[in-house]
Amino acid sequence: MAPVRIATRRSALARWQASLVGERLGRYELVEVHTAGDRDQASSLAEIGGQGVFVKEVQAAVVRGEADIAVHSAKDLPTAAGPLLLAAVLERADARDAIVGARLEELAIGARVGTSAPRRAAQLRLLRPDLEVVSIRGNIATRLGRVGELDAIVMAVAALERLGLEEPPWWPLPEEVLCPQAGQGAIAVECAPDADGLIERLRSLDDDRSRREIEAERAVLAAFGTGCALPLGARAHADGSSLRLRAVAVDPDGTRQLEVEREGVDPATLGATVAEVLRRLGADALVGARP
Ligand SMILES: NCc1[nH]cc(CCC(=O)O)c1CC(=O)O
Repeated sequence: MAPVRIATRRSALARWQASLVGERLGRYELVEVHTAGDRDQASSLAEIGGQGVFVKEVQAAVVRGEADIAVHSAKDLPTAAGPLLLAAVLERADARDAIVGARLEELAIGARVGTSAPRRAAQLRLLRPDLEVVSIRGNIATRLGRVGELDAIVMAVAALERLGLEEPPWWPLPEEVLCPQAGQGAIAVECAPDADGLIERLRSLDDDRSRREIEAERAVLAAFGTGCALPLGARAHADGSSLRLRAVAVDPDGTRQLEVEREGVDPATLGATVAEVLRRLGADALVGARP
């Protein structure tokens, strides 16, 4: 059988994730796509094109027939339907965020903590109003390189684990302390909607429990029409046929947080319900309010 051509971003994390999928499939080759988000490190993601900036160019390689499948971090995948079919969600890794460089409790008053995600920044400000939250961007290595100049940074546990990074030291933050982004820790595999045969091969990589969790989480985001640009977190836990979903919406200033937790069976319905409750509590005004 011909090797499966896998479209991926060029970052070390993206290539690691694409290779994991490739190894599960047998023979594969990586088709590396240099995305605008990777090229332009100076601008904020909102300036470059916001949610989906990393994903669209990778998808386009499959649409053009240069690759057979696209592999993404599930949390980078826009909630609006794209050109491809989400054929598999791999068994999820640790969904939590980590603090790198120093434990949260160890940080002195006024310590400088780096993150680029509004969700992380807002939750950090809420937890520790004394901290100075500094905006950082770039690939994992670039961000880790800021530790020292900054007292700590926050990034996904999954990224640190996949790249085998133990230095600088890091500690996972409990989900109740920092609610993860919808889809965090999960890898999504897409192909053309008419790729018969390939769809079945990809389905064999799908982990039903992880898929249901991220479906519920993404349904919360979808209801707000948003992605990583707004301070919203969502984390579901599947247990047998039931799901427990918790979502938080934080004012970007970190002065107020709304929190909802519900159980359900159907992921999409549960996500929509949680979003509706958040909304009734005033989440639109909260997350939309730019400082
Ligand atoms: N937006 C960048 C991004 N997309 C996915 C991950 C981590 C891996 C994952 O969550 O699966 C990261 C880095 C980070 O959040 O620190």
